[in-house]
Amino acid sequence: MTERPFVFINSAMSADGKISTKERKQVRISGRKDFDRMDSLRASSDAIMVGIGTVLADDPSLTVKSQGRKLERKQAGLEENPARIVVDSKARTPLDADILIKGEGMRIVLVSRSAPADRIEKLREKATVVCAGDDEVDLAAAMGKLKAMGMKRLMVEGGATLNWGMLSAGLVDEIYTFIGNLVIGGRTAPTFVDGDGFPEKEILKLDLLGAERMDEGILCRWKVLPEP
Ligand SMILES: NC(=O)C1=CN([C@@H]2O[C@H](COP(=O)(O)OP(=O)(O)OC[C@H]3O[C@@H](n4cnc5c(N)ncnc54)[C@H](O)[C@@H]3O)[C@@H](O)[C@H]2O)C=CC1
Ligand SMILES: Nc1nc(O)c(N)c(N[C@@H]2O[C@H](COP(=O)(O)O)[C@@H](O)[C@H]2O)n1
Repeated sequence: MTERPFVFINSAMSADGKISTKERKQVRISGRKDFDRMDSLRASSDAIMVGIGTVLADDPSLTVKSQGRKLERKQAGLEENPARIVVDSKARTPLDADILIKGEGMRIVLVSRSAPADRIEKLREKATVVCAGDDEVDLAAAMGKLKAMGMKRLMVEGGATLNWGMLSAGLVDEIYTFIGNLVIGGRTAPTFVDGDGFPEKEILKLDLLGAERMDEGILCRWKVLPEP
């Protein structure tokens, strides 16, 4: 039995691979169809996870938007929204973040042992706080804990640093990349995957499962291949 959920990343990037501007300002990259596809993926997941960088930059709610999908979840005995998870080593999630206050459903903040006790206490009033790792969140250990909590299917929605953390730790099964019809530019603008980058011999290989034209861009679905 696998020790972690099935994990997939969904990301929208410009034709030059950027996921936001150099000021980390959110850009509308997806069109209507792609946002709807993303919503469907959200509704089919047990949990949706983002990094604290995304919470601080975008203040996303990560809720399911379609009334029909929310109803379907209700009819299946689920809450309207999947659990929403923030990877937040130092417990910096603002108490009025949309992810904590909008919509029903479980909230989980993944922290490390370096998180201040008073911040953890405050967050506990609004979310389940799970600790994994010493200085930063140990993502592999966190995945094990999420699986033990019943999470079988986990959607990761970025940003660039968390995508690197998950991919470099070998914790991702599939990736959806939507490539939109814009060029954002900027050497410091976040890309789909930032972090330290793989050494040449360890560059990650993918298998293309599908590609289709969507809105004014292209959607690709990739399987992450195990290291040889
Ligand atoms: N176009 C898109 O699909 C999306 C774009 N974004 C963009 O991404 C940007 C945010 O990305 P980032 O600044 O890179 O922040 P991020 O959202 O990737 O969060 C990274 C932070 O997570 C925390 N963390 C704790 N443990 C970690 C670990 N083991 N590995 C990795 N991170 C760990 C660290 O504090 C780290 O700085 C924003 O500009 C946002 O607009 C975010 C989501 C989707
Ligand atoms: N899939 C996708 N396409 C785009 O064009 C985007 N700008 C984003 N951005 C991310 O979506 C999240 C917003 O979620 P809510 O609407 O608040 O539920 C946020 O994290 C953006 O970074 N995604």
